[in-house]
Amino acid sequence: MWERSLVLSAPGKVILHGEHAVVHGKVALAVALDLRTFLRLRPSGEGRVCVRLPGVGVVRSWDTPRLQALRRGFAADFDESKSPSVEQLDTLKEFAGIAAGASAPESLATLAFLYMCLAISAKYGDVPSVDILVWSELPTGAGLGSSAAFAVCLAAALLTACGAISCPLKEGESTARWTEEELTLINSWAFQGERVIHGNPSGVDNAVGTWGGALRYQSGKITPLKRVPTLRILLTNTKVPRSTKVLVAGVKEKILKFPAIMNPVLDSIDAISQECQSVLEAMPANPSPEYYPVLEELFDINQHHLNVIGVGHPSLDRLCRVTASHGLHSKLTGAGGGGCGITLLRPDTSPLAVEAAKRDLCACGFECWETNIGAPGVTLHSSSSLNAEVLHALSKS
Ligand SMILES: Nc1ncnc2c1ncn2[C@@H]1O[C@H](COP(=O)(O)OP(=O)(O)O)[C@@H](O)[C@H]1O
Ligand SMILES: C[C@@](O)(CCOP(=O)(O)O)CC(=O)O
Ligand SMILES: [Mg+2]
Repeated sequence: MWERSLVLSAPGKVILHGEHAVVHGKVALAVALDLRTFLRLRPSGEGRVCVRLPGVGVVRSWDTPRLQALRRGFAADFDESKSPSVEQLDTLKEFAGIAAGASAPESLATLAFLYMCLAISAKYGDVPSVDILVWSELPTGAGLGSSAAFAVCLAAALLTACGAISCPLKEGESTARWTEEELTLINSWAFQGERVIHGNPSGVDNAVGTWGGALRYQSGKITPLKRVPTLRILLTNTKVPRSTKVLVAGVKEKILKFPAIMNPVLDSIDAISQECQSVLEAMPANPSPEYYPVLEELFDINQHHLNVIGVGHPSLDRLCRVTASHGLHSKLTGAGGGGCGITLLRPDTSPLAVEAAKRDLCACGFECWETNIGAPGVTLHSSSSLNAEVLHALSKS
C-alpha cells in the first residue's frame, strides 16, 4: 500500500525556433517557462484510483481490480518504446465511455491518464490505490506545452508510486530532483502520454518538461545549450483555441501534397534554429543590444515560414503587426493556429515601449505578460515549500 503524499511539478515551454519542423527531424530550440503544472498524489485506502483534473473538468475514479482486469485483458504488451496502438486506445475509450472519435480536452486527458496508468502498471507492478489531482498555471491548448507538462507530471508520479523510480525528497528538504537515469525513464513515459494527446509528437516538449533549462532537440537527441543569455520575452495569448494534434496532421498533409515546396521550408527553419543557437551561445550572459538585430530577423523569417506551412492565424498576424508598430519582433510559438506568440524584448527596450505594446495587445482581447525562461524541469516539492497560490489551488480542488 502506498503511504506517502507527493507534490511534484513540471514546467511549460516556449519554442524559440523549430516548431513543426522538429516533428520532421529538424532542429528545435526550446526553453522551460516559469509557469508549471502541479500534481498531488495521496494514498487512498479504498481500492480505487481517483483522478481529478480541474483544468479540463475531469473527476473520475476506477476500482483497482477493474483496472487490473483491463490491463490483463490487453493482447498487445505495453512498452515505452512502442506507440500506443489503435486497438489499445479503442479499448480504453470503451472502458472510460469515451466516444470513438472524441478529441475534447477532457477525453484526451482521461485517455492519456488511463494509458499511462495501465502501461506503467503492466511493466513495473500495479499502481496502488491513490488519489491524483493535477492543477496548472499554464493555459491549456495555447502552445506552451501544457500537454507535455501534464504527461511529465503523470509519468513521474505513477513511476514513483509503483516503485520504478525513487522518491528522492528527504526530510527537511524543500525540493528534490531525480537522477539522470530516472529522468530518462520519466521522459520516455511522458512521451507516451504526449503520443496519446498529440498523435505524432516530436518529443521536444516532454524533454523540456523533464530536464528544464534551455535545449536543442533533434530526433530524440537532447543537448542542453552551452550558454543561454538572459532573454526578455513577452508572451501573448491570443486566446484563439486550437489543437496541436490537428495542426501537426495538417502540416504532414501539406508536406505529402507539395514535398518539393515544403521540404525546403523545413530545411530553412532548421537553418534558422542553428543560426539562432550560434548567436545565443556567442552572447554574453547580459548581452548588449548589438546581438539583437539578427535574433529579430530570424523571428520575422520564421514567422513567415510558419504561415507558409499553414499554421498561422489572423490573430497571430495581428499580434505581429501590433508589436511591429512598437518596433518589436514576434513569432508564434508551439503549434500555432492561434494560441501564443512570443515577442523579443531588447535590453534597451524601454519599459514605456513595453507597456504601450502590452496595452495595444490587451485592447485586441489578448493577454500578455513578461516571462522568465530556463526554469527547472520536473521537481518534487515538500508541501511547506509551495507558494500560497499553489497551496490554495491544491487545497480547494
Ligand atoms: N492541467 C491539465 N489537466 C488535464 N489535461 C491537460 C492539462 N493540461 C493539458 N492537458 C491535456 O493537453 C491537451 C492540450 O494539449 P495541446 O493541444 O498539445 O496544447 P498545449 O500543449 O500547447 O497546451 C488538452 O486537451 C488536455 O487533454
Ligand atoms: C508543433 C510542435 O512542434 C510543438 C507543439 O507544442 P504545443 O503542444 O503547441 O505546446 C509539435 C511537436 O513538436 O510535437
Ligand atoms: Mg502540447
